[in-house]
Amino acid sequence: MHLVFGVLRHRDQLDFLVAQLCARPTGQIHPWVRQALTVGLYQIFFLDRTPTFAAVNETVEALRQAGLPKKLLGFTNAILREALRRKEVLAASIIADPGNPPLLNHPAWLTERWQAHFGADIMQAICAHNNREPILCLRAVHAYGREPLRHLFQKAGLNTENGAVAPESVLLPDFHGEIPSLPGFQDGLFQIQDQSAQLATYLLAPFSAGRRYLDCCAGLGGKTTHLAELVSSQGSAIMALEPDPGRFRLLQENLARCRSQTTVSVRMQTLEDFCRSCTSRFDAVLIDAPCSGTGVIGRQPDIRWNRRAEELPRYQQRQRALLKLAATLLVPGGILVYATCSIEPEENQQVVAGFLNEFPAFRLTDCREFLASTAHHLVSEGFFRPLPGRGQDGFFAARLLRKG
Ligand SMILES: C[S@@+](CC[C@H](N)C(=O)[O-])C[C@H]1O[C@@H](n2cnc3c(N)ncnc32)[C@H](O)[C@@H]1O
Repeated sequence: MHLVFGVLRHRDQLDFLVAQLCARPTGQIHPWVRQALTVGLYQIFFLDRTPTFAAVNETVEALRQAGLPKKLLGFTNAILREALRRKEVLAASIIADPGNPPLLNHPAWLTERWQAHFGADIMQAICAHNNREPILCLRAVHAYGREPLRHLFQKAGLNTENGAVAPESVLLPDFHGEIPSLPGFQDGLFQIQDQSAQLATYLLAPFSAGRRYLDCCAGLGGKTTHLAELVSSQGSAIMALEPDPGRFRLLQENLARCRSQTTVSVRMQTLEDFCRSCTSRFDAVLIDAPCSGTGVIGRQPDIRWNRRAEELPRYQQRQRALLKLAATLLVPGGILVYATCSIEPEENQQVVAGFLNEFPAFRLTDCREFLASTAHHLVSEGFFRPLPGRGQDGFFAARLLRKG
C-alpha cells in the first residue's frame, strides 16, 4: 500500500524520470514495465529505507513472476541501474528545474481550478501537502480527554502532538503501524478522525437535553460517535443512516467501541428510503454528503487521478437533492448542517446558495460562534472551509437555521 500510494503521490515526477531514462517514447513502453519502473524509481528516489539493490532486484523479479519475456526484464534492469548511476542529477531535476514548470503530481484540471480559486501560492501549497505522507490524527473521546490519551501513548513510547485547531485532536507524526495495536483502541478511548471533521460536529449545537439528531450519511460513524459524546444523554436521541453494507458494519463496530450513554439507532438505508416512511422530525440534521473528495487527496491519493471535472455537476445534483430532502425533516427552529470533504465551490457554496434561494424559511448562521477560537481563522463568509494543511483535511460546512 505504501508503494502504491507513494507512486500515486509522485506520478508526474516518476513519469518524468522514466522519460529521461528511456530512449523510446513512454507510450511505447510495455505498460507493465512502465508501471514497474515507477515503483522501482519511487523506492530509489523517495524512500531511504529500501536498499537500492533490493529496489532493482525486486522490481525485475516482480516482472519475471508476471511472466514477462527476458528481453523486457533486461530492459527494466538496465533502466533502473542507469537511474542509480545518474541519481544525483536526476533527483535535482525533479525537485526544481528553473526552465520548466514545477512537477505538481496533480492533473492540470485540478491545479488550474485551484490556482483560479486560491492563487498560485496556495495551489502549490495544497499540492505539496497532498504529496506528503499524511499524519495520523485521532479524536480523544470527550469523557477521557486529550491529555490522558497523550500520556497513555507516551508511556507506550509514541511521539504525540496536540492538533492545532481541534480541541480533542491528537497527532501521531511518526506512527505508521496498525491502528488496533494502539493503546486504548479496544477500550474506545479514541476514534480516527481528521481535525476538520472533528470540528464539523460542533456545528450541530446546541447539545441540550431532550433533542433529536439525524446523521443522514453516517459512513463509518466519525461524526455520529462524536455527536453521541457531545449531546446530553438526558432524553437525547440520535438516528444514523448509512446505505452501504460494508460501511454500515463498520459504523456499528465504531458505535459499539465508543460506549456512549446516548441512544443511537442505526438504519442501513438511503435518506430517500428513510424519508418515505419517516414521520418524526429532528432538532438538528447533519448531511455529510457524498462528494468528489478533493479535500482529502492527501489521504486518498488515487482521487486526484480518478476524478474528472465533468463529474462535478453530477455530484452537485445529488448534493442538492439530498440537502432538499434533509430539510423536510427539521422542526421549526431546527439546525441543518451541510458538509463535504470537497474544496470545490460547485459542491459547496453553490449548493448552499441554490438551497437558500429555493427555501427562504432557512438562513445561514455564522459557523465561527460554534467553533473553538483556535479554528476561527478557518471560517469565512460564515462557512467553515479549511484548506488541506498539516494535520487538517480540506473541508466545507454550512450551518443553516430553519426559522421558527
Ligand atoms: C462523506 S461520507 C460520510 C462520512 C461520515 N459522515 C463520517 O463522518 O465518517 C458519505 C456517506 O454517504 C453515504 N451515502 C451515499 N448516498 C447516500 C444516500 N442517498 N443516503 C444516505 N447516505 C448516502 C455513503 O455511503 C457514504 O458513506
